[in-house]
Amino acid sequence: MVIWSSLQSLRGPIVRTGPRHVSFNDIEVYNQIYKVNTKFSKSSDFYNHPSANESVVETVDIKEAHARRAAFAPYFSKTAVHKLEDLMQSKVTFFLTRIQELGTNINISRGLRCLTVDIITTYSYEESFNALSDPTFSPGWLLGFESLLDTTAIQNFAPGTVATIEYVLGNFIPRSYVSKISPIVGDVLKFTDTCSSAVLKQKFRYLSGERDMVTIFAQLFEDDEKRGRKALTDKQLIHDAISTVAAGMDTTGHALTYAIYYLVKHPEVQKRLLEELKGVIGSPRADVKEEVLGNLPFLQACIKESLRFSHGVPGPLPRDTPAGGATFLGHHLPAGTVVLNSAYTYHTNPVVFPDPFKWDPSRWLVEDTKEMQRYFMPFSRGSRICIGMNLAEAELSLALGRFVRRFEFGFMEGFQDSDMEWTSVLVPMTKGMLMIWAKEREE
Ligand code: HEM
Repeated sequence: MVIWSSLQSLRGPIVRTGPRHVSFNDIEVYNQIYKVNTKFSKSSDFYNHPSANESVVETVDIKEAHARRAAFAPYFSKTAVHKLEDLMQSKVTFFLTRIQELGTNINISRGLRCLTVDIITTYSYEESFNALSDPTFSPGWLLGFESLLDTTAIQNFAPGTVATIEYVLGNFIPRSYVSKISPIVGDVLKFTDTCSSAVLKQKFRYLSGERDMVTIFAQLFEDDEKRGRKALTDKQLIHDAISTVAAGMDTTGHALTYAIYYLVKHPEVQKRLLEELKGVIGSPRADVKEEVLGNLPFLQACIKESLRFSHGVPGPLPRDTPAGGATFLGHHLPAGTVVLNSAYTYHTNPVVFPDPFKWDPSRWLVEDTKEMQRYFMPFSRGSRICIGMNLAEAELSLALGRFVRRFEFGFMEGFQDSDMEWTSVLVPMTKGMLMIWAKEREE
């Protein structure tokens, strides 16, 4: 990733980064690769993580991915997400209650991930992981997930190494010894075990006759003859369970963390946002519908700018060049060439986003945002665009809007800006955690 980042900084439109790897900084090329009905498949060099390689996220075959996505898609439509309003509101209310109780020394980086996880696990298994109840927002499996991200970096450089270690330790050594041999693998297994037992427990309930579940997995436990779809295998279910939690947790959590960080750094922006929120939320604890927040221009501008800064997935989202090869910018690339495009490169383009490293929500309030929108892809685009985008957008509005309306907040002593510097392990991983205090507003 270090090498990748420094190559990015060259900012040439086309850079060969390895014997078979070519990276781009050209929006037309991006749009040809990440489009609907693309022939560029996800690259199996990269989408082959030991705990997720049979998930929808890591399905590389284009036809198979289409079918796997189709099974999930109805559960993430705008209408479906709208029906989740009560669930989301109740989790956000509990999150705010926990913030109020803690008051100080709050690890908001982890708290926000706990919020998103409790939402997605309730929707996935009808049973929340109850991460928000953890006294310091640090349940063991979350620490395990952080370790899993660390292993993602190793996976990039030495594919297969982590798989082998994890396979041997996970299958042949009792769990109590695994942590002693390798604390990192022990933590990773805590996370993956938590997800797999949740989905298998749900499958057992379903096959025992409980058919009225409204969760994203319920329709995947048996063959669907009408749609010509086979039931998922246990391995596919487990890998989907791990990857949907992972996909929905860190991305949404990071965007919210950045929003709160920059709102502390820019009190004038926070003041403007609060004024807008007061217009629709009469008192710090009053209710507000997600739809109302979704239509507040300044709140949405703050969210957009935070997504631009957290990039969604800043890693290069590798794709394989299809049979027959492809020609980009006058260069012919043979079939099998791995093409790379990072949202980071486009989100920091200085021509499109002047002063690109300035967090400035008002840049989104100009009349014509067409060019910025063209370069804005936190959720990726085309056939493999984020499935959870509508859910993520609703969570971002509710969590940020209600948090800012309810609390004054600031950095804890000892917190440093450098804690928010990040490296890319597919998602951004910050050096430290955002530690804040929060106090309920008087009016
Ligand atoms: C701010 C929040 C989010 C951002 C920025 C985001 C971003 C992304 C990006 C960039 C991708 C493409 C990854 C790739 O090509 O490898 C992706 C895929 C995906 N996301 Fe999200 N995501 C967010 C929230 C969520 C949520 C809440 C869920 C719900 C479970 C979710 C589920 C997925 C899934 C299943 C995929 C794989 C789609 C496929 O491979 O076809 N995401 N997301």
